[in-house]
Amino acid sequence: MVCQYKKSVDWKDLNERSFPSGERVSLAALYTEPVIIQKNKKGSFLNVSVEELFSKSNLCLYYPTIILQGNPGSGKSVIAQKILLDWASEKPYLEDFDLTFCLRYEEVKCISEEMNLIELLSWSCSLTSSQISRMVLNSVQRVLLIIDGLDEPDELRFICDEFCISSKFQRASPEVIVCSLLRQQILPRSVLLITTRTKFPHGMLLEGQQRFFRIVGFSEKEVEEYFHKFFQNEELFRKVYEFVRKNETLITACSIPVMCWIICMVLRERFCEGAHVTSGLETTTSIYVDFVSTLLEHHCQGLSQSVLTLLRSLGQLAERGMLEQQVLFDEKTVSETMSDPFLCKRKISQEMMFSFMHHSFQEFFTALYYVLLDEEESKRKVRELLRTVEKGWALSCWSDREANLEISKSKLLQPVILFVCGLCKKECVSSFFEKHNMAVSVNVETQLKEWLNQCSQRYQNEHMLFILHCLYELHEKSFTGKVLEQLVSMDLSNVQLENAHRWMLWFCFQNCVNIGKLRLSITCDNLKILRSTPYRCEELW
Ligand SMILES: Nc1ncnc2c1ncn2[C@@H]1O[C@H](COP(=O)(O)OP(=O)(O)OP(=O)(O)O)[C@@H](O)[C@H]1O
Repeated sequence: MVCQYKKSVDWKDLNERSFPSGERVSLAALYTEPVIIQKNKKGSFLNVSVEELFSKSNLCLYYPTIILQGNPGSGKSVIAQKILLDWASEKPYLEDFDLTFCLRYEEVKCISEEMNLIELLSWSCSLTSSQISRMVLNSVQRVLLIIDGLDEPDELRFICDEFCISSKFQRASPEVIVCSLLRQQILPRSVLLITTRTKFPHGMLLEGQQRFFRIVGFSEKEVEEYFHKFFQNEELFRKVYEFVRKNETLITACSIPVMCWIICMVLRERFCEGAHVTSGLETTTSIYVDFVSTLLEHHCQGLSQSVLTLLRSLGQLAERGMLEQQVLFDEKTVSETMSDPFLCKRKISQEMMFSFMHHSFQEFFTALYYVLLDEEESKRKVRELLRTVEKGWALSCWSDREANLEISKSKLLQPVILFVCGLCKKECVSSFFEKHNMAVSVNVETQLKEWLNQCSQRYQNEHMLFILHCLYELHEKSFTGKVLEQLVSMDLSNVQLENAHRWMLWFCFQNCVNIGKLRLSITCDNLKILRSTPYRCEELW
């Protein structure tokens, strides 16, 4: 039975990648190991491989709980799936485990009915409850349980404080089951691997020893390896890679695996068409716009509806999901035209579900929806968005359940603001709108600028990087200089610098402001792991 289960595990669980032309490329062929780091006792960082996540120290007979943290798009779900696959193909580093399961938390959250652990595991894989029950009941079995995407562990803390179950046959909501697994009240002999966006609050939920790792993304070496796999043709690969290597903005953006994929797709089209290769790829939004535009060109030739109608329907779906914290949609909600190529099919417990290619596309389509609405509605939606995000910022030092809900809502919606800013930039979108025959004028620019200005005075902390990134997307030069000056006087050593911000900072220094004597000292540990420049901002002067 275990053999049958092993055979059923494959990369298809994660989305295949399709080129605009319709060709498909499997993630297995593109898989490139990212940089993973671990802090050692002396406080410096070690690079570790995926296999080394499971290395046992001589002193420790048992595996500690493994926590793998990384920013959005850094490749946590891909690693989780890779480990499941390595187990299924009997790689020696996982030979201690008789069984491995992977629970994707975003899928778990969609389950409305109560169930027991066995049913939950069966829901996440191809086995029936009775098959799992027979395997898991065998108590000598050592189980590796991967919980992927536990992005808001605080959410669970409140549930855990109230409920927990102690039997694998006891029915409860899936969240309660996950809590009980984290607390090792059920399957106490299992080894847990948790992936999360958040720096895990130490000891909040977990029992026993824990080991923390962080996925940093791709270094330049891995970007090159990825490009090689992606382009297949040696000549094309050399041409494109050499071009990207010389462009600091693009090569830095490629350190985020999801961006690396998007940039490869965009450049593949541009190089094949012999078009001007870099123009208009300066901001995060412009790269997404280019990508979506390419897909539209290839897939929407014979559409029965206009591109505007299609984008509005996709945007509406994206927005509803964002507000309800939902990333999976059922077949009833998704019309056929919306599906390919913008949504991915995912078979979950016999049911066909859909999701955006990556969360960042759901954020992008939400922002696009806001700017495609008529003026009044657009302003109203953006006002509400800014209010919700700011409310979360203002509550960040509160820790009750209600505040926590607001904070997680705010975190989820924050990237939408960034995309709305980017979509206000005329040069970025006007050619996109023209190309697809859409007459749209974006009119929320002033509203955004006012908000950013107020926030830059109110929030003297890590939100400054986000504000700066928004200004950069808006291309607001004079303003950017002021915010940068404020940043200079701040201590950012404890701010977790996201790759995306790092990229934008570099670009700001280069292009947007006259940096003069400004000196920004960002001592972010993981900067040293990747290339020394441009990440070490001190070295710019
Ligand atoms: N190791 C890798 N090799 C090749 N491609 C990768 C790798 N990691 C990530 N990618 C690309 O980036 C995309 C996003 O990765 P993934 O979903 O694993 O990120 P994540 O860290 O789980 O993001 P989120 O926190 O937003 O869910 C993948 O669909 C894939 O295209």
